[in-house]
Amino acid sequence: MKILIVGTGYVGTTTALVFCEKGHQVTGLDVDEEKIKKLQSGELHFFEPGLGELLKKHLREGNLSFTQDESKAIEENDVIFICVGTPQDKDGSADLRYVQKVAERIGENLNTYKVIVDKSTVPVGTADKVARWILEHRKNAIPFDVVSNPEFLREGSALQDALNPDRIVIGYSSEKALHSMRELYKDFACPFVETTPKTAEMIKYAANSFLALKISYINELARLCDLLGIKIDDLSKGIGLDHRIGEAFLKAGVGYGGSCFPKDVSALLKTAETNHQTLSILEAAVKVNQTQPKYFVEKLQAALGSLENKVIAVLGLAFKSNTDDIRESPSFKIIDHLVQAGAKIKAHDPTVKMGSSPSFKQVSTVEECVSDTDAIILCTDWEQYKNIDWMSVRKSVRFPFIVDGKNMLNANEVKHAGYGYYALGKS
Ligand SMILES: NC(=O)c1ccc[n+]([C@@H]2O[C@H](COP(=O)([O-])OP(=O)(O)OC[C@H]3O[C@@H](n4cnc5c(N)ncnc54)[C@H](O)[C@@H]3O)[C@@H](O)[C@H]2O)c1
Ligand SMILES: O=c1ccn([C@@H]2O[C@H](COP(=O)(O)OP(=O)(O)O[C@H]3O[C@H](CO)[C@@H](O)[C@H](O)[C@H]3O)[C@@H](O)[C@H]2O)c(=O)[nH]1
Repeated sequence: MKILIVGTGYVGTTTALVFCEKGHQVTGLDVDEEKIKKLQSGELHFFEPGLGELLKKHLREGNLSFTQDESKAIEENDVIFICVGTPQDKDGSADLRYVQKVAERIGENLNTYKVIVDKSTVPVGTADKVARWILEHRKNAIPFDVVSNPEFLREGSALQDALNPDRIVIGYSSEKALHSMRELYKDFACPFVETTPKTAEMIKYAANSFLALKISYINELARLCDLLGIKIDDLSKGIGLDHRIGEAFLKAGVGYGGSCFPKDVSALLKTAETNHQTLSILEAAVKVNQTQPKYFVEKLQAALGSLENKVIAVLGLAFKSNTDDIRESPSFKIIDHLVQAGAKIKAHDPTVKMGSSPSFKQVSTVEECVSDTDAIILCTDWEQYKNIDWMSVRKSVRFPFIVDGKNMLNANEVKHAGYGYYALGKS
């Protein structure tokens, strides 16, 4: 089967490479000329471990190509994966304008039976809307089917997640389309959930929201643990070893960010509101997450007094390690609070490159970042921050105080090197 991937961002590019690995012929299409040019020359336009090598391999082997020729790409392929962005709209719902545009172009160029697959994260009912948008633009009576096949990969481990998923969810409304999807995914050993499009759409939002809920639960508990002198990591382990709870997503810290959890939780809350239903537990998770960055800034204020004209080293700008994605990164929420309190920021990140402003400067080494600063706040769990020689950089630091927003440093080592140290629930 010939596959077209529309949207060559994190998800589209990963999906394209995974299907190439499984022996399919894949074309990637994007409206962004620069991205397509880079991909055609074997260069990724974002940072994601493992994808670069596969990109070069499949371009060389000839089973992968990239194009901007929309009509030709749609006409020549049998299965079309929609992988465009679905960002948060002003009212909190998912903005479907990019999905709609793609559906309309598919309608205009429909020349043979095709399966249209929604891989983008889209609200309940979108498969029906995609079918309607295609129908409204179709110039003939050629049939098509729309399938919902949400993606569960994480940035930073996208390739491994997509090659070895926990499950594949297929929301279908025709046996013919289901047969095509089974054929496409025949080399995947995981369980399949074959269900209605609406259920598939809801599974995606419910999964992300549940994970966000777990993080907010542990973060709020960690604040109580701070007061009670209880170690949050031991608590997470103690409850997580109960297989009914599970250890994953119980790591306390600066709160969840990224291109998915914040917007997807918001979109699910909007769906509930539109249907006159309350999801109070999810509303509480959002509230905890929104106040989490400030909680860390308050710890800095407690140690330093006023932050006016203090220079704060921020280690990590990406929303998590192994990505260059800064969408909804907690680092910037912390930076906003710090700047509002009059502080100046010196920041470091291994992959993210930002411009400077009067209150924000980025430097290229950790040593440079922490030198002449009044405190250090660690916001992203980059492996290299675990190996900082705190003793040797100590002499260049003006006031030795570290706030560990990812609970990842060895408290004894840091204290032994002469620093004051705060990490959530680590007293
Ligand atoms: N990033 C993740 O980890 C992740 C994981 C699972 C699901 N998702 C979901 O997958 C979708 C894509 O996410 P992403 O992070 O890859 O987004 P992204 O912003 O990285 O990429 C989207 C791409 O679509 C392109 N595009 C927009 N309109 C287009 C059009 N009309 N035709 C062709 N290309 C077009 C953009 O130029 C961009 O390159 C979203 O719905 C997201 O919620 C993301
Ligand atoms: O115990 C934890 C786990 C994660 N996080 C934070 O949660 C956010 C999201 O992390 P993660 O889920 O690892 O990254 P994403 O790439 O955003 O992946 C999520 O969002 C994707 C997009 O929908 C889904 O496909 C994935 O299944 C889902 O994990 C990040 O800010 C993490 O630092 C924590 O604070 N504590």
